[in-house]
Amino acid sequence: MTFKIIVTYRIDEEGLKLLKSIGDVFISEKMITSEDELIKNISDTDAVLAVRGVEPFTRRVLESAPKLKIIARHGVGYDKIDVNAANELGIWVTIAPVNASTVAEHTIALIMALAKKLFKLDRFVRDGVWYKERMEFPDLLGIDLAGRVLGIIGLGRIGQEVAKRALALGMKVIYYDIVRREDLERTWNIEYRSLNELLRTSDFVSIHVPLTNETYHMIGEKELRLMKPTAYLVNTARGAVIDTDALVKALKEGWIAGAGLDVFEEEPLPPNHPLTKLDNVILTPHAASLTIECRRRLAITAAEEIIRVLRGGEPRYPVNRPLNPRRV
Ligand SMILES: NC(=O)C1=CN([C@@H]2O[C@H](COP(=O)(O)OP(=O)(O)OC[C@H]3O[C@@H](n4cnc5c(N)ncnc54)[C@H](O)[C@@H]3O)[C@@H](O)[C@H]2O)C=CC1
Ligand SMILES: O=CC(=O)O
Repeated sequence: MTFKIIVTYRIDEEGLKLLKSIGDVFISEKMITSEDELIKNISDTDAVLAVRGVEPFTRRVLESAPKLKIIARHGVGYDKIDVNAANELGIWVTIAPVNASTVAEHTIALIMALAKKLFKLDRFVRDGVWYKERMEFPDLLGIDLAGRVLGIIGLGRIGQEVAKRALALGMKVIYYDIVRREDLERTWNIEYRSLNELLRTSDFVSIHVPLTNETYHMIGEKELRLMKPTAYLVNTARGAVIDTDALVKALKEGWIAGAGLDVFEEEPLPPNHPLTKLDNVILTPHAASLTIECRRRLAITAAEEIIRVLRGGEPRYPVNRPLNPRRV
């Protein structure tokens, strides 16, 4: 039997090769962000490899695909997938938890860029302003990371990788999570704090929780006002964990010193968005896991999940367990 497999955006060739060994593969050349576009693409498909995490797999979309057996995420966030509906309809939903170290590196890169003001200094050099002048602009002086406090919100796979790297840089690490990790507190010498206490005492706050009903706008005006005016906020998780309007206000009015953002409430971020007008932020286009190596791992892992399910087996990284998975 030949299967039909939809890949919602371009992925690494190694993953495609695997998929082609089991079915006919169709790749969308542009990001699919609307339900109607998705319905048009998946109505007669057996499997979807959901690449960007922005594809809205609502109940209506899932009900329009009677042959669909698996949605394999090319990543770990599945906030755009109605997992309850997938369960009821017998569709597996899987993740590819192979991007933690890569996202952690990107997070540290954003922290470094903010601490050393790399993006501002780069602009100065291009504009012909040299070191001597830099000293006349105190807001261009960087800060040391050693001895600074990093507050991690969400000490899961990525949060832990960030913690390890921050400790190696001499930072003090505190964290907030719904799950207390006393084992890690002991072995790494890190400390648990309430969310408010973490926000009050951190020099850098880094967000690593999934987007859920509980974490939606978890960081709003009240939380931003708790942060130190010298502190930086970094978000490589999901844009909607932060109330963007409140963040723009905080950045404009100096409640916090700056922000490093890879994810946004609206993606792609519109080119004229207020965030793009601020010079105390560094922005990246939801690219934290997009290295050569990680993109390959993600494509292979997601493709292997599809193959397992289309061969009648169970996936390795399911986020649901349908009572009656659709038969192949
Ligand atoms: N920018 C990017 O390209 C990427 C973004 N992500 C985002 O990062 C998120 C985290 O990924 P992982 O670390 O792999 O997930 P994970 O599931 O390993 O860790 C999430 C942590 O958040 C905690 N948590 C959940 N709800 C919470 C709440 N209400 N309050 C406090 N803590 C809570 C969990 O207990 C867990 O420790 C993903 O869900 C995804 O949205 C992930 C990969 C790449
Ligand atoms: O945003 C990326 C993911 O892995 O989720």
